[in-house]
This record gives sequence, C-alpha cells and structure tokens, in this order.
Amino acid sequence: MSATPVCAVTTSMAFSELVALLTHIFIRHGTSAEVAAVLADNCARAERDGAHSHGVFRIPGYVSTLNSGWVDGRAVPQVEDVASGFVRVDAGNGFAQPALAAARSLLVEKARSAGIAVLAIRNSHHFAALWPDVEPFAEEGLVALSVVNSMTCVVPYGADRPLFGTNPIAFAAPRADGPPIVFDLATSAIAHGDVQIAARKGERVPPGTGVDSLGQPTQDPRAILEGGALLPFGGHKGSALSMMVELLAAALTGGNFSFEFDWSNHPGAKTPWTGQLLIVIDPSKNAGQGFAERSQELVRQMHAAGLRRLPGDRRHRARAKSEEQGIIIDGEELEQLRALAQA
Ligand SMILES: NC(=O)C1=CN([C@@H]2O[C@H](COP(=O)(O)OP(=O)(O)OC[C@H]3O[C@@H](n4cnc5c(N)ncnc54)[C@H](OP(=O)(O)O)[C@@H]3O)[C@@H](O)[C@H]2O)C=CC1
Ligand SMILES: O=C(O)C1=NCCCC1
Repeated sequence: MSATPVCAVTTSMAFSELVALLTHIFIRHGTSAEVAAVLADNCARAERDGAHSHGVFRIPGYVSTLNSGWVDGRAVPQVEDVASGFVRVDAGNGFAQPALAAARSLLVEKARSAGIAVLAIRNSHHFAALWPDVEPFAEEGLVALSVVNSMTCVVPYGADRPLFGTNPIAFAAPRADGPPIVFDLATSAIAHGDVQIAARKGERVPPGTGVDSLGQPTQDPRAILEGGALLPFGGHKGSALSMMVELLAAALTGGNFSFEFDWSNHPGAKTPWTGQLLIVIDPSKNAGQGFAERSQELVRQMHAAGLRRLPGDRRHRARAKSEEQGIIIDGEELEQLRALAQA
C-alpha cells in the first residue's frame, strides 16, 4: 500500500511503509541499522494498535534525545548468563528494546528449562509502551510480566513532592481460544504522554490525575507539566505498586531510581535512564493444569458476568482496522516525520 491521503488532514500508510520511514529517521539521527529496526517496529506497532501516547508522537522525543547525546543509538548490549534463572543485560546506555532482543532467546531457553527466568536490563532507556515487550512471549505460550521506571513526576500517596516515575506494569498470558490476555498500565493516574497530548490539543485531563506547582488539584495539563506533578492511580494502592516498580526495575537491575538521574547537561533529552525487569514463566511446567484452557475459562466467566471489554480488546480492534485500512497518521504528524527524515 502506498501513502494515500484519506482526507485533508490524515494519511493512510501500510505497516511496512511506516516501519521504513521510522527506520530511516532513526538511522538519520544516529542509530545503528539494528537499533533502528527494533525501535521502528516497536513504535509502528504502537501506532497500529492505536496506542498513540507511545506511537509516532514519540519520534521527535527520540530524535532530540539522540541528538542531545544523552543516549547511545549505536550501543551493543552485553548479555550475561548469570544463573540458571537469571539473565542480565548491560544496554550500554542504549535503548531497552534492543537489549531485550539480544537476550530474548537465552531468556526463553531458561524459562523453558527452569520454569521461570528473570531478565534484568540496566544502563538503558525505555521510551515506549511495554505491551510489545510482553505480548510475544504469551504468543509462544509463556506468561510474562514486566516493569519499567520512568522520570520523577509522580507524588507518592501521602507525600509532598514528586519522587516516583509513571512506572508501568505489563502482563501477558496465553489463552486457548483467542489472543493472549494482555494489560499494560502506568501506575500514575494518567501516563505522562497523555498529559502532553492533552496540552497539545488544548484539552483538560480527568479530575484526580494531577496537581499544580502549589500542590493543588488541577485538570490543566500545562499546570501539571510546568511545575506540577501527577498522582498515583488508586491512592495508596497505586502508590505501593509504583514503589514496587522502583524496587524491581531499578534496585534489582542496577538501574537508576526515577529521581537518580539528571539530564540537565543534555538539552532536549527526553528518555529516562532507568531499568527494566522481565519475568517469564513457562506454565506447562505445572503439568496437567492446562493454563491456556484455565485462562480461557476465566475470560468466559468474565464475559458471562457481563464484561464487554477485556484489557487489550481496544488495541486488537484498532489493529484489525489498521490492517484493513492502513495506519491512519495525522497530516501534521506525517509532515513532521518527513521533515525529521530529511533533517
Ligand atoms: N516507558 C515508560 O516509561 C512508560 C510507558 N508507559 C506506557 O503508557 C501506555 C499507556 O498507559 P496508560 O495510560 O496507563 O494505559 P490505559 O489506562 O489507557 O490502559 C491501561 C490498560 O487497561 C486497559 N483498559 C483501558 N480501559 C479499559 C476498560 N474500560 N476496560 C478494560 N480494560 C481497559 C487497556 O487496554 P487497551 O490497550 O486495549 O485499551 C490497557 O491494557 C502503556 O502502554 C505504558 O506502557 C507509561 C508510563 C511510562
Ligand atoms: O507516558 C509516560 O508516562 C512515559 N512514557 C515514556 C517514558 C517516560 C514516561
């Protein structure tokens, strides 16, 4: 499919066409071809699935981060086989996804032989959605859980100032008669990316998501971004999960806590320099339990109880639509991408 204008302000692109454009932009701004391929695929998947806060919206941020020298787009991840169930990767100040790609086969081999394996990625940057990291494991019959910490912008429940990142948690599990069960959520009441998008569109954010520079509740995204902060989802419960993410993604991997890095010497840098942890489980080790059938039964009962939308359903609907009509890109965003491809 070639880029076809859908109307005055949007353009439809095939997945492969978007990947090619993004790959070109990444290489143009200093990544190796290997890194560009991984990041472009990751970002195009997000756009395809309607995960706009982590789709092409992020490309100018990747570019300014690369141009600032904050991240090494040519880093070659170093994979270490640490123990029977533990793999460690030093991402070499590169992005986390190429580090995961480098360690993936060893991680799966260990999970299949020991029943469980942990991947700890440090010295890395994660600027994307987490579900593309976990979903493929469930497509292979494995259960995967991942956490990443991001930059300080969330006030812990009961505290006076921001300390945690928006710290997402993603989970994927196979099921018998459908796509894997996947959820991926920020532990803040709203992702930072969605606050930026609301600010750009001149929209307000939902109540209870953020505070201004005086700590007063606000629905003005600019007040949150300019000196204000976000709140955890679900009060003390989301705050506890966010604390857990700091421990698993930073303390356990050797990465930075959300408050431990300072990009002030790298103007334009946007990606946090933190850590990522993945836990992969082979459910077949619990012989005879038929995990995928049991998860299917859970889904069946949830639907029987009246549930209309499972986590992941909206993404799969968006994916099906993109596969039918192409990925719809906003005209201004496409212009910006083409400019970055030339710059
Ligand atoms: N790299 C980083 O440091 C960070 C990345 N992020 C990313 O930001 C993205 C967005 O996070 P967030 O805004 O919290 O995500 P959402 O609140 O939009 O969605 C969270 C999860 O809940 C599901 N969901 C949403 N609404 C419903 C509903 N009504 N019924 C059932 N399920 C529902 C979603 O499924 P569905 O997708 O189908 O809508 C998704 O799995 C994530 O991909 C996350 O990884 C966030 C913070 C930091
Ligand atoms: O949306 C968010 O929150 C973030 N996304 C990418 C990395 C920084 C935080």
